[in-house]
Amino acid sequence: MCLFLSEAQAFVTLATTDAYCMGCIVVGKSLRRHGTSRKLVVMVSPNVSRVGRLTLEDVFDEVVVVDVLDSRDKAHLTWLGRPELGVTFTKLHCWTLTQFSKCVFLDADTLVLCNVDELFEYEELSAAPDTGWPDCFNSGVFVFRPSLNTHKQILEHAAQHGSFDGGDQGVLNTFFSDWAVKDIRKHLPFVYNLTASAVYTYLPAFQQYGHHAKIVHFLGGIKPWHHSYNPQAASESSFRDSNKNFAQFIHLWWVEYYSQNQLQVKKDDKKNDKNEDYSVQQLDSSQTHQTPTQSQKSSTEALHREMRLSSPLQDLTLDSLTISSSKTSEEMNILFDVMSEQETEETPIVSPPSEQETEHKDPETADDSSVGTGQAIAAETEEEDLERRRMWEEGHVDYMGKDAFDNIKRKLDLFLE
Ligand SMILES: O=c1ccn([C@@H]2O[C@H](COP(=O)(O)OP(=O)(O)O[C@H]3O[C@H](CO)[C@@H](O)[C@H](O)[C@H]3O)[C@@H](O)[C@H]2O)c(=O)[nH]1
Ligand SMILES: [Mn+2]
Repeated sequence: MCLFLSEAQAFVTLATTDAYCMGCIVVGKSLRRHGTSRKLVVMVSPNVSRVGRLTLEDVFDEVVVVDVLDSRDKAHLTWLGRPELGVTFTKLHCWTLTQFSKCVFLDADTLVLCNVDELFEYEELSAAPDTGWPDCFNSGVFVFRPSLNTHKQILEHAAQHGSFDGGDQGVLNTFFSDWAVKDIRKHLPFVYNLTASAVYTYLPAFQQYGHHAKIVHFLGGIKPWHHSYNPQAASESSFRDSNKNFAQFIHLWWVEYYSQNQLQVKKDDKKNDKNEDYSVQQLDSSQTHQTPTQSQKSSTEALHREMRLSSPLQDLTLDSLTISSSKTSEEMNILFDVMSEQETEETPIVSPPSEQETEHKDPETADDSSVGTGQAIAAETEEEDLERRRMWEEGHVDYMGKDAFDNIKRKLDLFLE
C-alpha cells in the first residue's frame, strides 16, 4: 500500500536550457540526500543537449521531454524585468504527468535542506505566499494533482486571459484565484519556499526563523550557477543584508552540485558488473581514474563542456565554471579549516546523538567517546577531523550531523564577524 502510494507521487522540476539543468541536478540530489521516498521527475525541452539529459538521468527516475510553451508576452515580461521567462509556461505541462496522482513541483533554482515528503499531505493547489505580493502565491514550489482536464483548462485560461507577469506565476494565480482567501490549509509555510527579500521586516524575521528553512529558492535573475561563493565577499557589498544569508545557501548549493548521488553509485556498480560504459563518461576520456566520485564529476564536467558550446549565457564558459569549481573546493577547504580550528579550540560541536544511537551504544566505546577527558576528545577530534575532511572532499557531507546547516552557519557567522 505504502509502496503504491509512493510510486504514484513525484517531485517534478523543469529545464529548458543546459544552465537550468545544473539547477535540476541540485534539486534532485538534495531531495535524494534527504531520503525522499517519492519518484523524481524532470521535464526537459527538446533543445536540452544530450549531455544535459544524460546527466539528469543519473539523478532522476524519469526524464520527460515536453514541448516548449512560450507566452511570448514581451509587454508583461518587461514589467517583470525578465524577458526570458515566457518559456516558464512550459511548467504548465506538469499537469500531464498523469502516471502520478499527486506531485510537488520545484523550480530548478531551489535547494532542498531536509526531507520534505510531508508536502504530499497538502492538496492542490498549495503554495507559499510570494514576497512581492503576498496575496499571490509563488509558483516555485507547489502541490498539484496531474489531470489532462486541468491541463486543458489552464491552457485555455492562459490563451484567454494571458498572464499578468508574462510567466506561469501570473497564469496560475488567476486560475487558482481563490488561493489567497479560500482555504488557509493550502498556504504552505514560507520555510518551504524561502526567498530573499529586501523588505525591511525580512532581516529580523530571517534571524529568528531562517534556521527553520526547508527549501531555499534563488528567485530572480542571478542564479547560484552564475557565480561561485567567496567567504570574503560575504562581507562586501554584493552580499550585504539578506543576500549575505543567501551567500551561505549558494555555498551549500555548490557543495550539493559536486556531491555524489546514490543513483550514480548504483549505476556505476551496475556498469562495473556488466563491464559497460556510459556515454557521459566516454565523452570525458581524459579521466583515467574512474572512482565513482570522479565519474560523477566527469558527467558534470561534460555538462560544463557542452554549456560552453551551447550556453545561452554569455558569461558562462567552461573556464569561468572551472574557476568557479576550483574556487569552490578551495573555499570548502577554508570552511573546513575554520570548522576544524574552532572545534579543537572550543567544545566540539556535534549534534546530540539520536535516541537510537544512544540506545545501541556499546558501553565500552561510549566511555571514551561521550564522557572522555578534554584530552581524549582532542585526540579523537584530530582523527575524526581527518576522516571528516576526507569524506567532505569526496562529497559525503554529513548534513544531518557535524556538517548540519546550523553548525556550518554558526562557524561561518564566527568566521565572517
Ligand atoms: O529559461 C528558462 C527559464 C526558466 N526555466 C524553468 O522555469 C522555472 C522558473 O524560472 P525562474 O528563473 O526560476 O523564475 P524565478 O526567478 O523563480 O521567478 C518567478 O517568476 C516565474 C515566472 O512567473 C515563475 O516561474 C517562478 O516560479 C517565480 O518564482 C525555473 O526554475 C526552471 O525550472 C527554464 O527551464 N528555462
Ligand atoms: Mn525560481
